[in-house]
Amino acid sequence: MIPPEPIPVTLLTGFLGSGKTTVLNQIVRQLPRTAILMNEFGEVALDHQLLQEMEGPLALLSGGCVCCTISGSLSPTLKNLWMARDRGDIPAFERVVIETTGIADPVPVLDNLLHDNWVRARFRLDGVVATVDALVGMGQLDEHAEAVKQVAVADRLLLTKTDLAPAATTAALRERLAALNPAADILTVTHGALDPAAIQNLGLWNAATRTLEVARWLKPERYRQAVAGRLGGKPRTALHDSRIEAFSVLIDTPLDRYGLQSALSMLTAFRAENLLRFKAIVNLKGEALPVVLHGVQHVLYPEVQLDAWPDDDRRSRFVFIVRDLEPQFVAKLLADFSGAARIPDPATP
Ligand SMILES: Nc1nc2c(ncn2[C@@H]2O[C@H](COP(=O)(O)OP(=O)(O)OP(=O)(O)O)[C@@H](O)[C@H]2O)c(=O)[nH]1
Repeated sequence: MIPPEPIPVTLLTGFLGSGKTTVLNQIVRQLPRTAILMNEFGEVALDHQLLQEMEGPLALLSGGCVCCTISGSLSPTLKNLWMARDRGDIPAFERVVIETTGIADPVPVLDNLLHDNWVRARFRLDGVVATVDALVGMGQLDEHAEAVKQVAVADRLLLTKTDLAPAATTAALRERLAALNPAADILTVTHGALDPAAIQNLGLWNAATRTLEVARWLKPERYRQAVAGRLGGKPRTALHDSRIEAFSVLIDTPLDRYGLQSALSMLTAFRAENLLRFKAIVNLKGEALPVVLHGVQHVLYPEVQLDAWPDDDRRSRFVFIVRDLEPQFVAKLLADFSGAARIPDPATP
């Protein structure tokens, strides 16, 4: 049976040893009815006293959570989990947390969640949470592109091990994280102690308020603004990662739908490696209500039509996090395509 509302899925990422499992153990204790998906039981040291029964790839945890290893790719695992829930073989979990291994690229997981129709009818991505080690995170960001990507695609950052790191190191890391991903709030989590609300309702849809919360999700005011041809204003913080840019593009006039689609297709198809993330609320020519767009590299999330503008601002507002891509180029591409391209005349083939 298809549920009235898809089950929220949280993707928990973070570099090797950054504290994912420690956070997971807290989640399991505080949020009963959670299904945890992981690569292997052995790989993630979930507290053994929590493991009650194990059967095949499934384990029941005391307190009502269930644990499942990912066999092969994500979609069949989610399907099996769903079937077991439907048959009543396991407790009716209300959320899923997927723990990726330390260096896993989160993008294929997002791809899987968004492009399998069966999965999409039953599960929705709530958000991406990334743990960052306060003591060694700076070096990991310097050395590993995956660590930077994990931070860039996250909706929330959990700064771990601040008890071990000098205050100045933590402050510098916070500044760097804010520059890499301005919209993601950074929470300090020591030994995994966190309010479960910290990892829930992070996406556009807030299940707690039952509303689409565009302003909370987009936060364009935290980005410096790029305009076609030049980059306006000073960066809010010093940008150590010179190849990474986080910026917003604001466009006053309503945009041509087909032109915008072309511009975004060019970015997602030909510049996927450079496009770490974008989000937007868009005013389309001839349409009274805005649409919300969201993409990660080549993965475009389904368009969401809002039933009202969230505020008085009628401009299209885009926020981007890119690597090795000029903000001015992106701004110009959007402006040129969505202003210049004409809606095709249906009379001409
Ligand atoms: N002092 C301190 N230690 C922590 C904190 N968070 C986690 N740890 C320790 O850091 C080590 C690694 O934590 P894990 O939770 O296993 O990290 P992980 O990201 O799951 O590791 P991998 O699965 O190997 O990538 C463990 O020994 C934890 O006890 C913290 O806030 N402070």
